[in-house]
Amino acid sequence: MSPSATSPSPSPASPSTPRILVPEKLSPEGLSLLRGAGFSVDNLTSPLSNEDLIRSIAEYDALIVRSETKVTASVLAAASQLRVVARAGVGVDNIDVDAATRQGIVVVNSPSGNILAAAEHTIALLLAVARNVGRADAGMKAGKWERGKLVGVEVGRKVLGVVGFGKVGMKVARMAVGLGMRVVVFDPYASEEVAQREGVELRDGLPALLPEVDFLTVHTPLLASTLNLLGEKELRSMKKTARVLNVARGGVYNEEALLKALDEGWIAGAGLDVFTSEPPAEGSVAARLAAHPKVVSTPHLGASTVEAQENVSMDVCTQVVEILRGGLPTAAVNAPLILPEEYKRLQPFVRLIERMGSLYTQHFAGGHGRGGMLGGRRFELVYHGELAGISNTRPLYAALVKGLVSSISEGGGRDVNIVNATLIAKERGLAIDEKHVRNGGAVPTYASAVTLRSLRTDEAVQAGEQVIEGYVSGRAIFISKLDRFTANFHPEGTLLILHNYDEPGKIGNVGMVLGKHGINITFMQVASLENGLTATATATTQAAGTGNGHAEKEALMILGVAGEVTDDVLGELGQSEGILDVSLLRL
Ligand SMILES: NC(=O)c1ccc[n+]([C@@H]2O[C@H](COP(=O)([O-])OP(=O)(O)OC[C@H]3O[C@@H](n4cnc5c(N)ncnc54)[C@H](O)[C@@H]3O)[C@@H](O)[C@H]2O)c1
Ligand SMILES: O=C(O)[C@H](O)COP(=O)(O)O
Repeated sequence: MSPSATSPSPSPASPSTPRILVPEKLSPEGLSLLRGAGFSVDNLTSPLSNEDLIRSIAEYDALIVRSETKVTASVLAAASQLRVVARAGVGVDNIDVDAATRQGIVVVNSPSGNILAAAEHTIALLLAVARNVGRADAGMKAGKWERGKLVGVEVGRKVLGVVGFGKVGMKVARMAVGLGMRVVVFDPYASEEVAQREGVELRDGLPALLPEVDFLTVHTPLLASTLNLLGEKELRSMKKTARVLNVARGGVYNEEALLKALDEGWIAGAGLDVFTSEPPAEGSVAARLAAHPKVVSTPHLGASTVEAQENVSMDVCTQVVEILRGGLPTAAVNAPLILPEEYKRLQPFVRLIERMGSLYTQHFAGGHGRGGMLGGRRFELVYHGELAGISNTRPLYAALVKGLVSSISEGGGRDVNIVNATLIAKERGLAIDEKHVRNGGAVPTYASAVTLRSLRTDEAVQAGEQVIEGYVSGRAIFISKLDRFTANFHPEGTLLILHNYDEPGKIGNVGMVLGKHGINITFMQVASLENGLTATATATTQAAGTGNGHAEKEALMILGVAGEVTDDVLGELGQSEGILDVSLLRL
């Protein structure tokens, strides 16, 4: 597509090629990576309006933004196939992360790609404010030579207050120490040990820090708790000669209070890179601050270096490629971190547990069309053997939620993933406990096995318990137990599970019904109560009775079938002699 400043034009890519929208300027290294990976990329030269973004987002699988695009809940609601929102930078305050989480959309960022750039820009503003660099430059360009009016102050031997001692704050502190400044820090999460190592002094709050500083710099994210962190009361408590800096986010200083502080001389100056509205709306307080003679202002340039832009571009584009190929991000804001090798190892269990969940809903809880009676039950997912040693079982938990709701939710559970599984479980009233049984336990036969147990919440101990057990061999998945019946089958395709009296002739009767309706049996197993598998037959032929079984007791017949199993077929099977119950499963 040709770059356009307004809206994306139709992509020439084939319909199956994932599409990525980049409505802001992004370093070309990342874009080449995306295109080289075979994705279709629409990179616009300037941000889209909210309306245009809402109009076009439905066609995209990934969205990559910087700070100018507002990824609101309405944008995300229109994003029917979006899998990832990537922020080519640190701050995600322009993205509705909660809404993305609810929709199972991964949000990733570049947590450290522009940290050095932001810290250096802070130091640039510190010195520019101290030495009136902005006004001096403007004067020179206007043909003035104003030496007398522009006498500055030194920063060496002065006190710098740092609020927010995270990645940027710590780098700024180091640089300031290098400039010969004494650095005092307030961050509720900073440790004394780190402060000592960095040669800074910790303060236990703003009231203790503000009156002593000559310069103040903030490096917190913009959160409800940091909005207007520095207001009138705080600014009034500072020295009249103090100068303040903001390379974090507009709004951490209350802009009206800051304007008043500068106008009325409570403080001496400010260096501002960020504003509550960007670019500042005409006539706004932000615009008046940017134009103020005591302010050195820059248009959100903290991360705007060639190096930082290459870093963040590569960071997020690498993650987007990974996610669109079914892999994992390295810096997800709303998903737990899991190492790629661990993820790969869990994959067969993810498939197994998803099928176990789906099997549960369809076999035990009513399944298709009956609303899925999952409520009033508590689930236990028990990991045995080697699997019990895995600490990050988040993908397994998500797989169970996906499986349980797959046959009873509109999208077939496709929208359930590692990002939103807990939220969806909560919304559906699913209580799921995970247990790790390293040695022994109920399933000792396999190196790694899983038990899904469902218990009624209103009954004590094991009353009303339903059990499914499964295991993985190589990368193939098997069900080894269904309630009281020992089995061994692949949970795949269309299955019929018939609960019957274990007497001769049952298989023949069932085969006849299926044969009559032109339904092929692809495999068949009889699972018994006591001796495990009592009969196994594999067939791709037209169903025919094979007559096998034990006279007493109950058994389960598990049949893989090909052909349309209608309600009539199920009715006939249910009417067959000795059949107690029939369920149809689509796995
Ligand atoms: N201007 C730019 O171009 C630019 C570039 C990079 C980063 N940033 C912004 O800089 C800010 C800091 O980025 P970072 O990567 O260092 O983040 P970070 O998460 O590493 O650090 C933030 C720190 O703030 C602390 N904090 C939170 N609430 C606080 C409070 N009420 N009082 C004191 N400290 C508090 C946290 O404990 C944390 O240590 C972010 O807002 C980011 O968006 C701006
Ligand atoms: O949070 C950030 O990473 C910075 O504010 C950079 O924003 P930008 O990508 O719009 O320059």
